[in-house]
Amino acid sequence: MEEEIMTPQDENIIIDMKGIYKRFYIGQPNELEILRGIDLRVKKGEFLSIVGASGSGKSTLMNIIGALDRATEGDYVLDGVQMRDVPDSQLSSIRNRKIGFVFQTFNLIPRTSALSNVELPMLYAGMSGGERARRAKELLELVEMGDRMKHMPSELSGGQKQRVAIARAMANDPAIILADEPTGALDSATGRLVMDLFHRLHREQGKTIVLITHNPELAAETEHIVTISDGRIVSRQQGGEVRAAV
Ligand SMILES: Nc1ncnc2c1ncn2[C@@H]1O[C@H](COP(=O)(O)OP(=O)(O)OP(=O)(O)O)[C@@H](O)[C@H]1O
Repeated sequence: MEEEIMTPQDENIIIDMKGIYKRFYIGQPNELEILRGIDLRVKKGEFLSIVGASGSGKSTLMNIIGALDRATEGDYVLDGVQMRDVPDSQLSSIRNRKIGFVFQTFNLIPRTSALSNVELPMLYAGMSGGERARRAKELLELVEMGDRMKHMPSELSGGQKQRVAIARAMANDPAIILADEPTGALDSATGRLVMDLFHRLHREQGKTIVLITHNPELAAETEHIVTISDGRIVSRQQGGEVRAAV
């Protein structure tokens, strides 16, 4: 395992962003400033949602939180690791260990069983075959997909695919589950089941979850709601009124 560049800080803070800017250069002299000074702190075990109009910068922020992209300017410490000091060659390894991604379109590997899909991040992390299979089965049981382990993604419904994707996101026991519109491609009843699963992982496993959503009702279920407008955080509200106690 690579040496991590640790930064002294409050160890209960998983995401610590200060003055994050993201600019895209689309040929001189054009520069698009998409994130404009984001300060965001998320504590271990928080369930937080990020909302905002289309184009406000949510996905851009998510890409930075998830180490898929880097900020142009500002400080980001992810679970004690100062991201600025992480070389490009180590980004994918940090991502694989610290972040579990859940996407709107599931992003499962086709023609690969549910079990193998869940095993994949553990394979990248260097876990032995037996241990991988054992943990993948356990995770699929956790998301109530124990009876579909051998199924290919094409043989699963949207909700079932998303449950497999959530099991995969949990594979390396990540510091954060980062979910980008995870119910966006599902009907509302199936989306409800997926949200209930996030609540369970939060409550029973103490997972830190960051949910990106257009849906204010889903956001209201989370503990904190951060609203982005035009690349800035314009409010941070308490949520958790509707479902947190389910
Ligand atoms: N690689 C890029 N190059 C140039 N502009 C970009 C790039 N990525 C994103 N943008 C621009 O940044 C802005 C914010 O995009 P982003 O995807 O973060 O918004 P969003 O809030 O997630 O929107 P949506 O809810 O529609 O997904 C958009 O105007 C988009 O065109």
